[in-house]
Amino acid sequence: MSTIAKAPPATELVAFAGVTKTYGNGFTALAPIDLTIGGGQIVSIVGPSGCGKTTLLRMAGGLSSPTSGELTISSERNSYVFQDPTLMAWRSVLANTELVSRIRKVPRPECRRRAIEALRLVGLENVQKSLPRELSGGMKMRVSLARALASEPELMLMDEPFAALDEFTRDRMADELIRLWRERGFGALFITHSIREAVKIAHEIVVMASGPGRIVEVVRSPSPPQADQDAPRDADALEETVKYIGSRLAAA
Ligand SMILES: Nc1ncnc2c1ncn2[C@@H]1O[C@H](COP(=O)(O)OP(=O)(O)OP(=O)(O)O)[C@@H](O)[C@H]1O
Repeated sequence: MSTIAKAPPATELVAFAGVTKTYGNGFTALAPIDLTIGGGQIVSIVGPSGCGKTTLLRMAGGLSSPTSGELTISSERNSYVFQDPTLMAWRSVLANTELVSRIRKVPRPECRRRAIEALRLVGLENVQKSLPRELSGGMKMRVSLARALASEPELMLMDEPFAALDEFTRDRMADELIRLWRERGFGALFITHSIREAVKIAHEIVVMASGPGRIVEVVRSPSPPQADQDAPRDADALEETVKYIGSRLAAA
């Protein structure tokens, strides 16, 4: 038996309590999961291919039901960002950015205002009229982020969003995400295959293993992103965490 409760807004955006997932073909993707995603917290997930990261993210977004356990979803507005920016080729950057708010029936002038503000936040206010094919991979990902932000999410669900970018751009996008988090204060669930990226962007890092998919440990960052951009981060402590998580994954 499983339950999905729709709770009033709270500091907890999503809470998994003993949540499992067995697909229709009988395959158990997730053994009981206990995890909380707090408001305004970036939670990253690392683990081997097939350990159930996307399954967990989809359940957090209410796109898939648990097989058993209790899943409480309190976030009112979710936005998704995937590896593929999925921009509409024939629509301008501005029209693409407005899209999610338009679908959600936000009044047109408000859609426009939010989209322009989101494009300003990601530094693309000067290419509003461009078409996606005129943009670099990094710029397309920025449009995808702007589109997500324009719907003013409480929770960003991000499935390997920077995986297709070159290393340099990818690293800059991680900084960009932290900057956007400071501006907007959203909560985020962020899947990545890069331990370093997971540690850089997150307040908490969920370490998963497979056979069956499960959480091995939730590691609190010793030096997480701070609201104050001038607050220094402890590079040595973060590097230690990268090594620690690497050893946990190797042993799992
Ligand atoms: N609809 C489905 N029906 C049956 N099995 C599924 C379904 N979706 C996913 N699975 C299986 O569940 C397991 C977990 O899949 P999931 O996509 O959540 O893993 P992941 O950790 O995100 O993988 P990757 O890192 O490769 O993206 C995999 O073995 C996958 O084959």
